[in-house]
Amino acid sequence: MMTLGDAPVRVALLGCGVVGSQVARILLEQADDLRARVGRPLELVGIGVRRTTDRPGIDPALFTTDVPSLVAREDVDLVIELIGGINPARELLLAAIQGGKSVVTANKALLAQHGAEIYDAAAAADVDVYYEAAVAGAIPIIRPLRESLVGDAVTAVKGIVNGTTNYILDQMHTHKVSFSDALADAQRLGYAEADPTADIEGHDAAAKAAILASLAFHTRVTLDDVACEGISSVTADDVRAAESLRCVIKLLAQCSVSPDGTVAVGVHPTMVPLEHPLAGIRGAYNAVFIESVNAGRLMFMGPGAGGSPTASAVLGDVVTAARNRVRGVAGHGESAYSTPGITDPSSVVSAYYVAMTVRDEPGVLSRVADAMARRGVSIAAVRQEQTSGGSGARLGITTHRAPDGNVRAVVDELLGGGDVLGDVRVLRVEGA
Ligand SMILES: NC(=O)C1=CN([C@@H]2O[C@H](COP(=O)(O)OP(=O)(O)OC[C@H]3O[C@@H](n4cnc5c(N)ncnc54)[C@H](OP(=O)(O)O)[C@@H]3O)[C@@H](O)[C@H]2O)C=CC1
Ligand SMILES: N[C@@H](CC=O)C(=O)O
Repeated sequence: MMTLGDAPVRVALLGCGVVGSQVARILLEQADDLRARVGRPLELVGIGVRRTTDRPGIDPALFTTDVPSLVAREDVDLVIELIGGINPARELLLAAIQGGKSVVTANKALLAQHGAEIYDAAAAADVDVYYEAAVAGAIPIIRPLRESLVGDAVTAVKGIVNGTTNYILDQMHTHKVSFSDALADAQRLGYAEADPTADIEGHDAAAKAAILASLAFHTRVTLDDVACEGISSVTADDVRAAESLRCVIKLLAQCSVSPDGTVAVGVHPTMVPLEHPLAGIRGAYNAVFIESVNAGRLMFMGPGAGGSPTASAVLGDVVTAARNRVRGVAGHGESAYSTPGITDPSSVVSAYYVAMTVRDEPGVLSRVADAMARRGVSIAAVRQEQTSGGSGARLGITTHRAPDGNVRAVVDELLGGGDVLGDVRVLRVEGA
């Protein structure tokens, strides 16, 4: 990579929505401080968008809808991609890299599916790829895994990595707001993805889990490797049941090394006991635990979504990449040398809460308990719960830790018998 001499570092911004508009604001408002930190001015030379409508505080002459030409400009040193989605973001990032530009992105969907292609292209072109904002918004979590802990052996990463779903679940618990109203609020506040299906079906958290697991275990985990369950089926009844067990429901991402050395990566709505530190993570905040052999247990917490917090993480990357340009170096940080394989999701072990409406007759409970025992699922507690109308009795069973596949097999068996009337719910339960 060439050094820049005394020239400014010229930046092209792709996307000027919730995050991009805040990045543009900071680049313009904090230009003097950023110049002092980089050692050269950061000059915003163009902004690629779909529609060149007026955006307050930004020179209209900067906007273009011809994004490929902006990326191809010879005088651009650094491209910030805040469009989201796969294409055209992937094509634009690859074109930028092949043109010798360093890139910064917040695009977890893209990195979880095409990360290897992008990192390899950047290494070949000797340019930087930074993506701190792609996981957990403002929280520094990529750099700790990629740099600070790279001399340790990480054994697990787990936590809340999606602000929208944490906001929705928190609103359902704390203010008894309906799922759809809470989602509409999260969209209005700029937390949700352009298509919020990615949030509520767990795909956004799964993409982040794939990125975290790849860095933590020095391997390549993609979105398809992640066992993924969202929160769209979580009901007010589930929330009440969790509360009666002194828990809250959180969407947890879990990445760990299994006893056979493979890597387990999953995203599931999970009952978290009130005394657990993750239970107190409110609104659109995120929190991530990292466990490593030498450092022990670390916790990172902060705003996980929203324009300004995410822009903070983007600007951190921009300054780092710009400093590297000034020095004529690139920091290639992905050491994907390990190929442990992915754990079969059915063998992942957890405690569970299984609720079902059953016939209100003698002998039913002992038949349910027998079915569980035959599959090695041991019962920790049974409660008879309120039915939300209709006939039958509602059982809420908390199990000891058991393989996911065994619990699912019991449920299938019970559904095939005559005792269960329906409305079966299965949720993981986190240890306190
Ligand atoms: N919102 C958040 O809290 C967070 C978002 N992210 C990530 O940041 C990225 C941006 O998210 P966000 O700002 O919320 O998204 P928005 O939908 O608010 O903004 C997207 C921007 O990209 C532009 N754009 C979309 N498609 C094209 C296209 N084909 N060509 C040119 N420009 C296009 C849009 O243009 P126009 O304005 O003309 O429509 C808009 O300016 C995503 O990858 C997201 O996952 C990461 C962390 C948090
Ligand atoms: N939609 C995402 C935005 C940040 O990554 C979320 O809600 O966490």
